[in-house]
Amino acid sequence: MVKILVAGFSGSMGQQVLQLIEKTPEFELVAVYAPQASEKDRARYNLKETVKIYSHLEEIERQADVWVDFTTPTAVYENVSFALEHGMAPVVGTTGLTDEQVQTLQALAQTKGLGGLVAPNFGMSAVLLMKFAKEAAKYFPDVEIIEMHHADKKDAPSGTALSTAKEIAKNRLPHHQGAPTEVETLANVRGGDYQGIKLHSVRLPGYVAHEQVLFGGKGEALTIRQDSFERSSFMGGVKVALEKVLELDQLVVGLENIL
Ligand SMILES: NC(=O)C1=CN([C@@H]2O[C@H](COP(=O)(O)OP(=O)(O)OC[C@H]3O[C@@H](n4cnc5c(N)ncnc54)[C@H](OP(=O)(O)O)[C@@H]3O)[C@@H](O)[C@H]2O)C=CC1
Ligand SMILES: O=C(O)C1=N[C@H](C(=O)O)C[C@H](O)C1
Repeated sequence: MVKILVAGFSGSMGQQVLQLIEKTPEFELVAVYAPQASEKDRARYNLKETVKIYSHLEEIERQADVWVDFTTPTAVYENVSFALEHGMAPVVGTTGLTDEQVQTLQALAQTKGLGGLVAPNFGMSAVLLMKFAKEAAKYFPDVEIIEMHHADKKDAPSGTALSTAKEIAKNRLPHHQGAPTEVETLANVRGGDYQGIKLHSVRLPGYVAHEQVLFGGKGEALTIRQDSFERSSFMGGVKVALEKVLELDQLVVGLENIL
């Protein structure tokens, strides 16, 4: 039995994770955490009497083996540090960790003898998009990324878009794209820039999570697109992570590295 704490249980993703745990006999929900949480949430979210409800990080006691994190970019580093310090293996979907923070957490995991997973996207379509985009970048060095998300999303660019850019950059020499004399007559209209790769973030009601990678070549173009139409699309990846995380001996980055 994998004993699990869900941080961010009241959010869109946290609720999906609770459903996944409920229908998986090998998983047991032992605690939940969110800053606004209260005992009223037990009835509201149909939590069993055995589930501990926490609203303050420092009050959390170690009942769980695994800490699932779908919270906010501002909280995730402190949360995952806490989890590791208290002997819980983290499965992290929250975006916003910097490369330096991930390295620090990896060192902490090693010190504590724990494994874990940080995945910018638990959806198979996004994992494959990143793999294909990295491959395509060998042949198409001119590329732009457009990510489209629901209007409630707090961070931009999406963690997936940033990870896509980082993967592409491994196979592409940094260079300026577009005319050298290009001028923006409207501020930031060319988008964000990661090593010369332009990223564009769209936020609209009705959308969930979508990404297009546009490659342009001489007289041709390649477009790779993925769509998460429902948040249930992430749960296959979360399930694999929860099944495997206690076997890991390091903090792994990317779902593809445990499949
Ligand atoms: N890796 C992946 O595949 C995916 C990753 N994500 C990422 O997961 C994260 C959460 O997304 P989503 O569920 O849509 O967000 P929501 O806004 O719906 O939920 C956020 C949750 O975090 C809690 N929270 C807010 N502030 C803190 C804090 N300081 N410490 C701990 N918990 C906090 C909220 O609790 P309260 O209500 O009490 O404020 C709520 O339960 C985002 O970073 C998103 O990008 C999303 C989808 C897929
Ligand atoms: O906030 C979201 O919704 C999502 N966040 C992740 C990201 O920032 O890449 C994963 C997915 O895109 C959904």
